[in-house]
Amino acid sequence: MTEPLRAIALFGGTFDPVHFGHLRMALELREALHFDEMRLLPSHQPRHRQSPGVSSAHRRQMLALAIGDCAELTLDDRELRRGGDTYTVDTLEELRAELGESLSISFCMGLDSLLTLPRWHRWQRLLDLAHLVVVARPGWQLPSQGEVAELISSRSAPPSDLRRLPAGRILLREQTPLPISATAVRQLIARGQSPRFLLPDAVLEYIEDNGLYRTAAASDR
Ligand SMILES: Nc1ncnc2c1ncn2[C@@H]1O[C@H](COP(=O)(O)OP(=O)(O)OP(=O)(O)O)[C@@H](O)[C@H]1O
Ligand SMILES: O=C(O)c1ccc[n+]([C@@H]2O[C@H](COP(=O)([O-])O)[C@@H](O)[C@H]2O)c1
Repeated sequence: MTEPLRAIALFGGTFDPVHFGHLRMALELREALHFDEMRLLPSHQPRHRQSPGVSSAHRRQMLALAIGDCAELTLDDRELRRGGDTYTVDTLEELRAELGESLSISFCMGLDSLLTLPRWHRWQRLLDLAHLVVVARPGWQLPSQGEVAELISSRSAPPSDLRRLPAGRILLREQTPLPISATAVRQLIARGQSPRFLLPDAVLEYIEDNGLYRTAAASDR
């Protein structure tokens, strides 16, 4: 039998701000799929949505506080350092150049993100570079037809493929559903209500100390 590949996972997001939906998803995926690393990957300037409500530096700091001393999760801030518009395909090409062809890379996302895949920059290249691990998200359904449905039927694979192949498969997973969104967190703060228990206390403290998300403009992204 061949040795399993070393496998790293990336979990990309705007993290505006990071919340327990993100953190549980990342931790459960790392444990369930035995990734050697699970890197949280904040995007700098996503083109597909409005600019984040707060700066990259604040989002980076909130992630660092959220991860704290959790050894299972790490922060990869390459997209913030690269600056400019953020495209996942650029990040994956950079990582492939850095880490080589034989390592397995999985890009993790919620189902809402997968549904937008055909609008991502050079999306057809993504599966040459990485696997996609997709987690169900309350309120979102798998499509029954169209490009994403076809992609799922041609690329779906068992978990063992993530360590057997470097890229190219899609794994769909059901996990603890946590109906939390960063939009809801921002809206609560803008209305003067508490988002406590939706995100780590250290992140909430940082938001309060820095007066983040207090205006409707910052919350309505
Ligand atoms: N509660 C959740 N359960 C499962 N996946 C989630 C959850 N929240 C976010 N995700 C996934 O995490 C990734 C990054 O999400 P993002 O940072 O945009 O958070 P968000 O809560 O969706 O933010 P916003 O409300 O601002 O759109 C996306 O792939 C998204 O699908
Ligand atoms: O590369 C793209 O065109 C692209 C389009 C939409 C989303 N993404 C990535 O998908 C991840 C989740 O996006 P979001 O908007 O839910 O934070 C994040 O890492 C984004 O950079 C990437």
